[in-house]
Amino acid sequence: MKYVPNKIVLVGTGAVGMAYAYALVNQGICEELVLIDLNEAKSRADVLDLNHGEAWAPSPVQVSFGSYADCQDAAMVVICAGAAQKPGETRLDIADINLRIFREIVQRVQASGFDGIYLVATNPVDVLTYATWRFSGLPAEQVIGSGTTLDTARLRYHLGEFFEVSTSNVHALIIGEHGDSELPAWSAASVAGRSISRRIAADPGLRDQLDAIFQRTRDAAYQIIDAKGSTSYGIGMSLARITRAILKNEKSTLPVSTLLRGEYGHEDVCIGVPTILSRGGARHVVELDLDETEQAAFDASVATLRGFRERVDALATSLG
Ligand SMILES: NC(=O)C1=CN([C@@H]2O[C@H](COP(=O)(O)OP(=O)(O)OC[C@H]3O[C@@H](n4cnc5c(N)ncnc54)[C@H](O)[C@@H]3O)[C@@H](O)[C@H]2O)C=CC1
Ligand SMILES: CC(=O)C(=O)O
Repeated sequence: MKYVPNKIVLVGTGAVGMAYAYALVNQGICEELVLIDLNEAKSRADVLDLNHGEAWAPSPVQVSFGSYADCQDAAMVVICAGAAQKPGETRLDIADINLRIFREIVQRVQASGFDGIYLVATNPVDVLTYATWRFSGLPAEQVIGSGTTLDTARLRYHLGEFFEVSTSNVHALIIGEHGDSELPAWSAASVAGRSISRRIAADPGLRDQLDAIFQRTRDAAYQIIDAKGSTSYGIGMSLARITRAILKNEKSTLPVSTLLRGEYGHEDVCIGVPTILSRGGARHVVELDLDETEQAAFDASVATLRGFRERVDALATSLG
């Protein structure tokens, strides 16, 4: 790969894209950040606004408005462009419009000669991650979606509150579709070093309380979108966390959307699973020891996403 080590191109500078850009600059994650959006006037104003804060950033960062030619030597292209859910819509409801937008965006990125890592946030993120892989023709390791990283952060927050423990001492994951069919992997979860499944065995009443926490986690986006129109800070920080893991070659495990190739008994679908991230992208999918109920819920989540594969494949074929 020929790239500038810490250069990121961000396509889509709406609520999500700008929360991400703000997190990148504040956390000193990249050295160069190029913004692309259809709304050039607003995006150029965002560039100026961010540059005004550079004096207080932890490290120098060059932010500019650019074009697809800038992707050529970028380490990462992060896509937050497209339609967002309106109140009452599910993420899957906006698949068709965003698939058409992505076909054009990915084609333009690839025309630049880009050979870095794609990070996709636009919904439905698992479908669009699969589409980005198919449209780009890049190896699967180089195409990642935010997956259930945000859902996992939400779960950790709620569990931390419930058990009155720092979120950093909550080890719990949401896996599956970033959407209504996602599931908590309780069998692999622990809080302050104590296994959640053992706690449930010792106190069966805890199960209902944990189910309520999961439902609040799964439905959080609907609640926030009803009240303020979009979610942005949580996903912005989640994308920044994934970016840091990749650019710093951390080999950290995060539940991103990545292509399954036999793991968990499935293939040819992108879905949120714990994945070791390094400079080369998705290095390795970690297979958790799911119990029977969790595996069945995961299989159902895969089935929900499978319904979109033919549509994506047809669009990819039409690209030639
Ligand atoms: N993966 C996740 O966990 C989350 C994903 N999202 C998703 O992120 C996406 C963006 O959401 P928001 O930022 O709230 O929407 P927004 O409407 O605020 O921003 C979308 C931006 O995309 C731009 N855009 C549209 N088509 C474009 C194109 N062809 N080329 C360049 N720019 C284009 C628009 O001009 C706009 O600035 C949505 O699909 C939303 O559902 C939102 C929150 C969490
Ligand atoms: C909108 C969305 O996908 C979320 O906040 O989870």
